[in-house]
Amino acid sequence: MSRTDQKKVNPEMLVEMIPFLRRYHKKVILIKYGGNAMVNDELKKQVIEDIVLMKYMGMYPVIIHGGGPEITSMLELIGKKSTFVEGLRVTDKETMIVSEMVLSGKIAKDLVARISSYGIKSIGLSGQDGGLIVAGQKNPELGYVGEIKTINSELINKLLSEDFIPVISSIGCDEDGNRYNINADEAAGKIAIELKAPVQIMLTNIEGVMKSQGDEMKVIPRMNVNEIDDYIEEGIITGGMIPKVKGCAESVKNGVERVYIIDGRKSHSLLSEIFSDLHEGTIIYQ
Ligand SMILES: Nc1ncnc2c1ncn2[C@@H]1O[C@H](COP(=O)(O)OP(=O)(O)O)[C@@H](O)[C@H]1O
Ligand SMILES: CC(=O)N[C@@H](CCC(=O)OP(=O)(O)O)C(=O)O
Repeated sequence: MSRTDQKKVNPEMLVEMIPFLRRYHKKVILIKYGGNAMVNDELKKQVIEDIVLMKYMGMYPVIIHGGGPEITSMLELIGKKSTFVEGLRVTDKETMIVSEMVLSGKIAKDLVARISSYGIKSIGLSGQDGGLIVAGQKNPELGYVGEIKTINSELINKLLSEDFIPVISSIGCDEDGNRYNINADEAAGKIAIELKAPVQIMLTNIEGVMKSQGDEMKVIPRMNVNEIDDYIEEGIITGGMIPKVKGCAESVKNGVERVYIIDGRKSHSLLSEIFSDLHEGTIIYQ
């Protein structure tokens, strides 16, 4: 590349970042990377670039990833149909094995490899590693769906102090070695609380929590935790959005200052969110 081909950095833009860098310096930023936001390779690259940049700028990003659509596709390949109850996948033994393979074996490894390629240390952990997520059965009707009991935040903090970006798969384990499939949104909330993360960002495949206004669907920019149950009862919030908003509500009730649901399909949506007070998605507050 010749000197004239090189793009100039805009110093004014960098200076404008100072208040945000100050706000988030050495702070844990919990990022939930939903399976539906893993749309294509270019977008995945941009999400990883944003996270790597946060790390180089002195923040402590922690990733908890999903992968629901990939689990569904893999199950279809072996002739198994998926059933969901209020956004949770009914999980028999075979579904459990496939979920673990896809989440820990495929998606986490891919994310770790991508992060490492930028010179940042990253480590993939499933909830069973180092007692990271201790869980029990949520409801016998859902099979091996887990309810989180404890999070080993000490392990995550140790990794952060050694400059790793942890990439966590939402698999839990009980004292007898039984593994459970945990909704990644639920896990995100619990981990954010335990790490005392000031910020939790949920990357999904929609602009935010939507509500119809006349003929149009519009983003609800701010949603109070007390409104959530009404939205669910009225059928405004359905499917996968139910565990998402419930998890976000738990976070804000338990000390997380800002929880955002944002559109992971937009280019560099994470950086836009962190470095601006103009939020485009939904903020959940208490
Ligand atoms: N009120 C709502 N606003 C936005 N999305 C909603 C709403 N109700 C249901 N949904 C559905 O929830 C989906 C997001 O949840 P989910 O598919 O589990 O995402 P992810 O894979 O990111 O966790 C949206 O794509 C949409 O289909
Ligand atoms: C119990 C349960 O529903 N587990 C989820 C775990 C993955 C997940 O949550 O992925 P997304 O964030 O992409 O939806 C599942 O099996 O789909």
